[in-house]
Amino acid sequence: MKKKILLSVNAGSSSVKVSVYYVEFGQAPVQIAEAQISGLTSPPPTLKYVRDGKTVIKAKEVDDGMEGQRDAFSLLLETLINDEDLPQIKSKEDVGIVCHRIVHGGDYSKPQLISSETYQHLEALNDLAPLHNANSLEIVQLCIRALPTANNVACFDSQFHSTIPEHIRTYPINRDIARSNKLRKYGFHGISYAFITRSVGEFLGKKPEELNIIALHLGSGASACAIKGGKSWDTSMGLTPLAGLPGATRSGSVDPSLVFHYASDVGKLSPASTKDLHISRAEEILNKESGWKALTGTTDFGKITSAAFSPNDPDHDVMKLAFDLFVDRICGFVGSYYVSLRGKVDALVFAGGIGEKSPQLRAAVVDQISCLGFEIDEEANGDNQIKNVVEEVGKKGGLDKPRVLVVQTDEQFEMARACAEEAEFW
Ligand SMILES: Nc1ncnc2c1ncn2[C@@H]1O[C@H](COP(=O)(O)OP(=O)(O)O)[C@@H](O)[C@H]1O
Ligand SMILES: CC(=O)OP(=O)(O)O
Ligand SMILES: [Mg+2]
Repeated sequence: MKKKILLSVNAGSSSVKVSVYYVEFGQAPVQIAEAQISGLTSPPPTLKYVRDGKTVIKAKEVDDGMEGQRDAFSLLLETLINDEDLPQIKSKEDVGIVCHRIVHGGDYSKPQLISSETYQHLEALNDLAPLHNANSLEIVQLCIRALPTANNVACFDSQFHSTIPEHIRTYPINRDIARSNKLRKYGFHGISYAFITRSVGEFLGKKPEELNIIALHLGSGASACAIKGGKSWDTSMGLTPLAGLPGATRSGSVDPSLVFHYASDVGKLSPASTKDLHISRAEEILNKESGWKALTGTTDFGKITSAAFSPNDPDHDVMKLAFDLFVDRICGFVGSYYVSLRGKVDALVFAGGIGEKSPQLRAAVVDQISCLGFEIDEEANGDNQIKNVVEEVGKKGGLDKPRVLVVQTDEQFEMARACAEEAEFW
């Protein structure tokens, strides 16, 4: 089979990232370009564009009126097609495969070629990932129209977690209702966790089946995952990406009764609902009007961190509260997973926008869990940008000392790799 150009599209809750690869069937994809728009929840959004490993656009502010992920994707596609120095995509017909990160994949246990039937199945899951699935499907539709010769493939965040054992994925509720309404823990950020598992295995020289790690994907949405023998054993998100850790606009886990004491009529459909997405006021409050935005007024954890560490900053107290709260919730999961993995943990891994860029957050978490043997290496943790895919930021000790690592996770690469291996998508 000949080489193809593949676009890998990752629509997160605050960003859209598109990577372009040369792919040959069964081979590792070779990246040609990467374009991303970030800061969709803290305007103005910014565009970054890298071609052949060189930065072409560093952080250009783009239109404030950008409506969301679909508009961001349109601009990214335009940027790629109009770039005269990117001869691999001269016209839309040059794109052979587009793979899409779909956060909630229900019971799908492998990537799917998007037919009208798969599309309908995915549409039915929109309400279970209200910040993600409908946006991603809008991008799928745009690609079907704009790139008519390409195959569209759906890759799922939930897939990696299909190995979570029954006693962990089951909610203690009526079993018949749970079964008929498919109410269970699904888990998300799985494309990232698959990338992390392989990269850390290679770094530590361990086969996946020998690898036990606690991984933290801390971005606009944040989650923790206990990985046992290279497979997901437990994760902090649940039926939807709301459970577990707080995020940019998400509360994370709270007492489920809280919402009824927060506002009246929370069970009613929000006026913001659309024909593709039905969202109650309660879900809207917990998904879109909570988290860092509600506590501090910003969704930018970089700003929160810097004010939390500047005692003279006028917002110091509230920013420190948000920072300390995040550290507390993260350590709660690390402690619980450490026990759940029976203390057999090779490494604690930080990834995602915050995990990769906040040495202060890493240091604070590792300090709080030092009783488990984790120890930060201040110099390695530093505040320099992480350069390699995997970097060690913990102190090395004997064989029993668990490591502390940072992984520059790459969901686009992970999806491209899966597509390159599946003949059906060619
Ligand atoms: N220097 C920084 N320090 C701490 N957090 C940062 C820094 N730069 C960016 N971030 C955080 O990273 C988040 C984006 O993470 P990312 O994983 O790219 O998001 P998404 O969930 O949209 O995929 C931003 O919302 C911001 O809070
Ligand atoms: C699942 C999820 O929350 O994804 P993101 O962090 O990209 O918004
Ligand atoms: Mg993300």
